[in-house]
Amino acid sequence: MAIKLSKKIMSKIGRTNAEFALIEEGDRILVGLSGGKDSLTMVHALREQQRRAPFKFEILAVTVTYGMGEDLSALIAHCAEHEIPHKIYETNTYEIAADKIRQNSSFCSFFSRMRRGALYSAAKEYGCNKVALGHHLDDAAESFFMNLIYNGHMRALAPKYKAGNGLIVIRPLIQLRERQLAACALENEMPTIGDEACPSMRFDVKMPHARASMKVMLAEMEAKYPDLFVSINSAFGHISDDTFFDPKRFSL
Ligand SMILES: Nc1ncnc2c1ncn2[C@@H]1O[C@H](COP(=O)(O)OP(=O)(O)OP(=O)(O)O)[C@@H](O)[C@H]1O
Repeated sequence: MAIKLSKKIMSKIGRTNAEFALIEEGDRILVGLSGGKDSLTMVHALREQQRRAPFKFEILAVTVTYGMGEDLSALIAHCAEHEIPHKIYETNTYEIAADKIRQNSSFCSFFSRMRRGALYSAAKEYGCNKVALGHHLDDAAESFFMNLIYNGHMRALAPKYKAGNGLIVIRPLIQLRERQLAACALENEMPTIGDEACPSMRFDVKMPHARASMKVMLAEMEAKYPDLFVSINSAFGHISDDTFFDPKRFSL
């Protein structure tokens, strides 16, 4: 079945791309493909951009495994059907994590750190200069409030940044709502894999408390202020540095 991405999704991605120069001529982009609704929509959107862009760039979808006997057959078949270059990058994260999981420590962040490391190694191995991640506006807002409330830090998720190893990380979906991506995956009958926040969810562990409560808080705020996310998106682009208390940001 041919995938159809709405004009709204493609134009938002196009605008983010233009604003932050996410994709440039000659790029070879590793697309982190977990198989969830976000990264699946992302890989199709990048394929579509590839067809439309007046310049050339390459994409390579990469799925990191954790050595948990994941069944990726539907994802592999989907990529083959849509002629998406796709590689599986095997790791033994689960084996290494086993001790941590028993001790009930922060295994979610452990999985996430290991996965990020694997994506960077894969990018180097496959000659990619950029890594695309499927974070969206809801992720950015949750991260912002998590940092504000739990860490006392004004921090969100950047559309583009340079990692310590020189790779450029891009987030093409960062101005899209999670519900738009979910609807797109559903309408196109994409073979999405699970939707848990991290693989450790499979061990009957509850979703990380902080993120879950941010989701609830934001949903309550949005019920009261329906344009909340329009404002958040705008606010993330209009920062009056010197109205805060950070001496490093003061110009006077
Ligand atoms: N196993 C994986 N292999 C490759 N990339 C991954 C993997 N897991 C996550 N990613 C990348 O990191 C991004 C953020 O991961 P996170 O776990 O926060 O999202 P997610 O809820 O799994 O998103 P998605 O709906 O795409 O699965 C994903 O959108 C994807 O680009």
